[in-house]
Amino acid sequence: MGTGASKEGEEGGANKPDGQDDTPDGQGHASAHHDGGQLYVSLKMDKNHTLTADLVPHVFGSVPLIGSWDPSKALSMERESVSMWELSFVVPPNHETLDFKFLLKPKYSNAPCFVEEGPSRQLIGGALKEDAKLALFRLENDEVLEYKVFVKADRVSPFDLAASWRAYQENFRPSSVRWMPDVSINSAPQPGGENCSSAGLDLDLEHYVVPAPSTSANSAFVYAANMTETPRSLTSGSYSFKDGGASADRPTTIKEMEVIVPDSSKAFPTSGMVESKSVGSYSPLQRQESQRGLFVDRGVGSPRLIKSSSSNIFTHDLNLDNDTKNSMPAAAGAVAAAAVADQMLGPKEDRHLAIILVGLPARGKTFTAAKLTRYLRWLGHNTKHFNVGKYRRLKHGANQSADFFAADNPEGVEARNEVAALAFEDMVSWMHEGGQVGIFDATNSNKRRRNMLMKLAEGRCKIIFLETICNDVNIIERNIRLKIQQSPDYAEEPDFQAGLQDFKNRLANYEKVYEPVEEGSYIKMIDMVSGHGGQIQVNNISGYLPGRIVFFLVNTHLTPRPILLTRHGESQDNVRGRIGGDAALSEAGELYKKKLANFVGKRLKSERAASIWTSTLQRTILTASPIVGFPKIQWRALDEINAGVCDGMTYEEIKKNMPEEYESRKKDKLRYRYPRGESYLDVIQRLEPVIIELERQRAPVVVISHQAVLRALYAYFADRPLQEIPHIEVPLHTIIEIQMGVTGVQEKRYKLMD
Ligand SMILES: Nc1ncnc2c1ncn2[C@@H]1O[C@H](COP(=O)(O)OP(=O)(O)O)[C@@H](O)[C@H]1O
Ligand SMILES: O=P(O)(O)OC[C@H]1O[C@@](CO)(OP(=O)(O)O)[C@@H](O)[C@@H]1O
Repeated sequence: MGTGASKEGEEGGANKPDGQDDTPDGQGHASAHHDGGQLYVSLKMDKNHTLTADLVPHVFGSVPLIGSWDPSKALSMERESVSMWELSFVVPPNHETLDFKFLLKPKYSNAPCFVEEGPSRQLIGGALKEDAKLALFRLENDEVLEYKVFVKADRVSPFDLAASWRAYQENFRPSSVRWMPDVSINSAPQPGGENCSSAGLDLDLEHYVVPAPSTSANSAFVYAANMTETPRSLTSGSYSFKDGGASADRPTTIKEMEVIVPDSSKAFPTSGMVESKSVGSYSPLQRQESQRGLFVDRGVGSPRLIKSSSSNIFTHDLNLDNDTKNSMPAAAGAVAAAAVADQMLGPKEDRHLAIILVGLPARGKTFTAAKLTRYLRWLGHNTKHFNVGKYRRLKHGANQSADFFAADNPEGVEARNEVAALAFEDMVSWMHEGGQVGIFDATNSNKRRRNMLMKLAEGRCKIIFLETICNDVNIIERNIRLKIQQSPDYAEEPDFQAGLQDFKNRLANYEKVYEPVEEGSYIKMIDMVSGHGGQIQVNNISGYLPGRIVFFLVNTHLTPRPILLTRHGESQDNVRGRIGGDAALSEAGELYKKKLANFVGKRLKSERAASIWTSTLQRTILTASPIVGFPKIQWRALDEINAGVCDGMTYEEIKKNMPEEYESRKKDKLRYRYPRGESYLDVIQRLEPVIIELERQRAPVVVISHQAVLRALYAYFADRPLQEIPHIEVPLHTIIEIQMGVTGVQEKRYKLMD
């Protein structure tokens, strides 16, 4: 690793902040002899005073990429700061010599453009042939404009380029730290260099392991079906039930945190301070409190309330019926906008969506259902996973043999249809109490069963079949073995081989009568385990939520890899107790960045394709700076929650100077939006592309970000409810390792220093 190459113009004094030369030969010359990868070339022009006459710097030159010397096809540079202009492009390391010149083009007219004086420049192997020289432009009135020119080239793999392009489209903004390109790779450590020696990190990483909290991400250890909805139609004292003694219900915190939607048809009196009030996600406690006044709520994702002129009573300005208000997601931004649009325009049954899994046993249905549930909940959609197996075990016991599942066993067929119908009815009842998306998890493997479900859904909810198909016998064999280990069906079978044989017989019974989905709206996931080579087929899919679901599924796979989450090293603002800002690191933060680099170097020693993601704020970029050998990518979406007018204040100052804001945030930290800033719900919305990209990545990723952002990311992996997110503990100087695997996610924590 360590293939970074850079060359900077001398006249510009374009030294790296740390004064280091990270070119491979240490002489400041880019080398063209590297294996694979592409050169990410960044041309910059700096002028000390702003341009007159609206002239925009451009580049044109000898190859089609830069216009083949045709000024009309010259590439425009982008403004990076008041005086700095930048243009990046990608070329192969052994690219042909590139002759080019800068030119100034008027922004709005066809008036003449001004080509720089002197001979053309030459770029070879990402470096300028001669030392960079000033770019001089002689204007019509003989005025001469002078620019400093810098060139920088970094090697990146095609994979990282693709990632950075996606990120660029969605989130990039120019770097806020000078001389940090949006994508960069530091060179490999020099023997005896600072990175190798410093900070005294023990070789044994296990030495730093600390216990994860009880609510940690550990779905890998729990069979996903056990975590599904408790069959309410089969249980009276609903939530105390334990499935077959071998299961664990969802943690009670989830029940406590469940979305309870206030009845917005009852307008409530307030005592004056209310700006707006909205439908959303509340705990019963918060609801009571919110009615007492002193509540500034900039929450989004909800119809606004308007104050009646005659009294201090608030009413909705959207005339939504009972059913509508109940299915409004507790979300911000796009999710909320789509929900409002669907509810205003769509048929009533479309407000509830049932995703009906289809597939042979051991094809990943329950796994996929659980993952989709987690994703939709995190986005703010009220989603529940109904597993028919759980109903079957409760009604008929957990130890049914393969014969129970035979198509020529009428009692078995009847019993299975009955529990499927019960689960479906429970799901629809829940939807009418406010549930938005029900994930209905069973084999549903023939047309007859699916017809039954379609009839049950008629006029009540929209349905989409989600079929999981796997043609890889090795993966099926692995899945079957996992099933015997995990499923409560075999918990009391002491003989593994006997269990295996029984499950294979069960599978054969299903195979005899299996009919792939051809009806209705459907999504087929075919061989999607590894993340490459598989395909998704869709039929008759439209609408916001189904579209999002398809996009999510396209990007998920099961390749095991770690995701390391860490906050930046302690910042100077952290020391002063100031929120937000863009401060550099404190002394402790400086130490952490070295320890982190050491840790990453060891933990990801053999992971050549790993990448480091930071925010665009300097405390994360600086924390990443000593990490070498991996591409670093800056995401604006990873920036800390925007504290708006409170940015730079201490919590004490906010409490003193803006008591209403302080109180409001305390009451509903999830939905509270800082004036001219963001709420946690806003942060979740902007993190969605990050989650998708983390799901899509097949190599390890180190995410160096901030407290609020990491709370939101962590909640996704640990499946924590929205209401908990603003209160999740994400300590400084600690790495949370999320291991993505074939059975789910697993968490490990390393505390590198206090
Ligand atoms: N799309 C998929 N295709 C094949 N196997 C998968 C898929 N998704 C997950 N798996 C694997 O299948 C295993 C068994 O999955 P499970 O969800 O219990 O199967 P099912 O519900 O279809 O009986 C999971 O532990 C996971 O490793
Ligand atoms: O939502 P709360 O609990 O205020 O936490 C977010 C705050 O954490 C801080 C530190 O106080 O983040 P960080 O230092 O990780 O960037 C603030 O910048 C940010 O406003």
